[in-house]
Amino acid sequence: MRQFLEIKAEHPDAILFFRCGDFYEMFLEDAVKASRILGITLTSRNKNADGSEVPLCGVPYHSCAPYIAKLVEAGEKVAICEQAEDPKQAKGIVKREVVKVITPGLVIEDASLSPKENNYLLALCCDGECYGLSYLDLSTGEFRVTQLDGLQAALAEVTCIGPREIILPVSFREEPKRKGVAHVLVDRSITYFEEWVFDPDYCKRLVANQFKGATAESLGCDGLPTALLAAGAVLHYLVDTQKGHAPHVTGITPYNESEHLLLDESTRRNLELTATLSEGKRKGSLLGLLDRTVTAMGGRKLKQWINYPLMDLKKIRQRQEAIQELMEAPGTRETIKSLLGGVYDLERLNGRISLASASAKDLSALRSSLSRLPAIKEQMASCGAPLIKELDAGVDPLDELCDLVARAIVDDPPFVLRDGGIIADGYNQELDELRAISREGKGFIARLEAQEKARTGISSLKIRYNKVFGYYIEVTKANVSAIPDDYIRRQTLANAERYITPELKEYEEKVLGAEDRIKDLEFSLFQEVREAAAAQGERIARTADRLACLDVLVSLSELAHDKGYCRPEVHEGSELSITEGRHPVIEDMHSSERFVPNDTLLDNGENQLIIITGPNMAGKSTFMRQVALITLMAQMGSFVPADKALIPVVDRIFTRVGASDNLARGHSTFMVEMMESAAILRGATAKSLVILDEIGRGTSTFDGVSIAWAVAEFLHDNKTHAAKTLFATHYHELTELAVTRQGIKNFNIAVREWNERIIFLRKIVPGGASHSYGIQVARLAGLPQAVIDRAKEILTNLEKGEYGEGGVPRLARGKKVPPPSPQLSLFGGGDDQIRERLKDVEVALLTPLEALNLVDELKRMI
Ligand SMILES: Nc1ncnc2c1ncn2[C@@H]1O[C@H](COP(=O)(O)OP(=O)(O)OP(=O)(O)O)[C@@H](O)[C@H]1O
Repeated sequence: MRQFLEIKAEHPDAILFFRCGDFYEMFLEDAVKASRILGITLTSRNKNADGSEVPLCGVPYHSCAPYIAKLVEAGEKVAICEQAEDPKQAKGIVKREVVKVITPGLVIEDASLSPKENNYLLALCCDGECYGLSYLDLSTGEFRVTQLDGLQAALAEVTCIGPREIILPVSFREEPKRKGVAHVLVDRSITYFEEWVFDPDYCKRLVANQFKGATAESLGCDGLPTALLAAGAVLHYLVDTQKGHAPHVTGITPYNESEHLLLDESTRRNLELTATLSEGKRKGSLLGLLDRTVTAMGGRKLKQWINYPLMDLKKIRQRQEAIQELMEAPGTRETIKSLLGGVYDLERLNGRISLASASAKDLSALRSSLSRLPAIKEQMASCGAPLIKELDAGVDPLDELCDLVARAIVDDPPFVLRDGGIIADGYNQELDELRAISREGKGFIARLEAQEKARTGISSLKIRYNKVFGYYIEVTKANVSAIPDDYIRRQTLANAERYITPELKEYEEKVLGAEDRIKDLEFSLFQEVREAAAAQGERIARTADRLACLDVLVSLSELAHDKGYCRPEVHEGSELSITEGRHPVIEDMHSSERFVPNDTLLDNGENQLIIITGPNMAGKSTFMRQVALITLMAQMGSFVPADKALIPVVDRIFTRVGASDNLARGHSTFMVEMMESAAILRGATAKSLVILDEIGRGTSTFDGVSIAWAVAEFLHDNKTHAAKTLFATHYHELTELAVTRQGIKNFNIAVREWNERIIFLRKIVPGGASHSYGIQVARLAGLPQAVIDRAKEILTNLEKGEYGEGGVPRLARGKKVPPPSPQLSLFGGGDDQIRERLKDVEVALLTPLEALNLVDELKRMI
């Protein structure tokens, strides 16, 4: 316990897995916490002096992985404390030390990772308003850094990256301005580091240590001093938890946000790029649709392509060209796809190999993956697209390594490394001999027995084995006189004597020693092979990266082919024109309704801001999202769901769509709506695309209309912010903007009325809509008939402009003016008209026909 407490004191925030023989034991609070999370039995032991007992629980060391995974999943850190010397040789208590700490952001075990998701540890720090960000996926070795202006931008980037664990300077816990950061990142595990960890000199040293003497300049990170401090914090954590051993992390990739089409946090969510709004699932998102990748690396790469669409026209066109070629060559595409299907997650295999935690199964997976590379390269070489050629050049077949592993490791090796059965026959001479001895041991004993019987003429002679004496020759007392001279007596029994011979002992040593030796030798041979693989880490990593890109290209080209997408013409101009565009995800939903394609024209002149009106449910949101998604896909280099598309390179896409659930952050729905709108008006440029859906609807009608109107005017009139804008609204007043402003156009989504019902045509047509048909939609949704009828009455009144003093619509049966009849009270104006009309009627003079007509007229007045 003293030893435990000493080690525990060095790792207060981790659950200590304390190795005791075949178990990892946990004690005290660790045991209480872990037993609860793991659902294992909590016991107790050894009464303390004060009579209390020590809570204890444990897991077998050879099957600890799922337990560690579960604890890490629950956000805990696990410190693995091993016996540091051979217990047989130890004097007193065996030495123990922590060999690594597994934290949520630094897991490498498959059990704790999702194949198609990166697992990032991220560090964030700041120098004034400049925020440095660095993040590492230890499982793959990817390490990136960037710098951003302002907390808002930094947080947007952090959310986009979606790290599992975050490092912050302690000051972030105290400074009022940055206190909120932990609140925003609430569902990640956060570790706070003292300020000295972010010291520039210390950071320089860490960088030089990890990257073999590299400097900021040689890593391409000069000009990113704050980002490098964040990188230092990540490296510090790596030293702390992994004992600094991560040779596959060979460099830092710096990037600048201006290289990519920027998407803020709410836009990513609203457009459901990588997860659905409602359930946060991949399925139903754009990623879910586009992802036909067959390798885990490809899946992760595709997500990056979606999160970071390109701005560089040349790169976009390169991807397009590759996709087109693969699209037009179904044979090549299919062959590559099926070959890639047999490639395992090389990035993560590489990580585990470098960190010396790869199993023989991992090496076998490496071999079978590498063995496919020549065929894949052959296919790539047959392509003409420059990007595929470039990727091909980076795919290294690693023949020697593949050959080595094939010779050394059996085809289907066991998981456990220490029990033998890993190394193939014929790889190592000594091992082959040992195996022969072990196999032939039993036959040898039988042969020796026969030989000794013949030599001595004692037919009852037997060779036996027990644990105390090993192998021995047993001869009954009656035959003792016949034994040869070289027999050495070992034991005398009541009616038998037991002997050994030098030959028997020599062989015994070999046979019994062979098993142990085989295990040791196999393990060390395995380690040699693993080290040989680790030495090729950079080549494996480069190959993995190129294959991931190839997988994405194949995936996108297959989708483009199957769904009939077109190659968009991406250009530096301003016109955005889509012919017969579709919403990629909704089109794919196989609902009973066929998806109706629509055209779009936006530019920075006459068609800069499009006001879209139309009934509820007509398809306004769908249409606007489809324009945003098509633009984004085009900048990923992908083909797009349209017959034809001309897409300008856009710097940012902003969306303000519906209510979002930021209530947890302490803002009301309307407040969130206004904050997002403010961010758009600040950030939009003439090269941006803005989607505004029903802005202003979260407040009173008049306030809402006024805000919506002013926002539209601003986006049109203020030329630095005059982004191409789609603006959907139910405030039909806004259609008047088009009358006075040149760049504003009205469109509506057509519906047809039939028998008091509406039929959605889903077609966008020029002009404003006059009607919202909200009540018809409410009826469709199953609101009670009485409510529908009443709503219609109120609507009629409103449409006649019945407002009281102060602009409040007169809807209710108000207290101040008790109505003569509840029905008529609604019709303040109509009431007077009817009164006026009746005043002049001479009932006595009316003919029956005139009376009927009058009733008809009054009815119509109502
Ligand atoms: N072009 C289309 N073809 C087929 N179905 C469509 C099309 N556009 C939209 N839809 C379907 O109509 C539904 C409603 O669309 P959407 O949410 O875009 O309407 P809306 O006009 O924004 O409604 P609201 O004003 O109530 O927000 C969608 O869920 C979709 O299934």
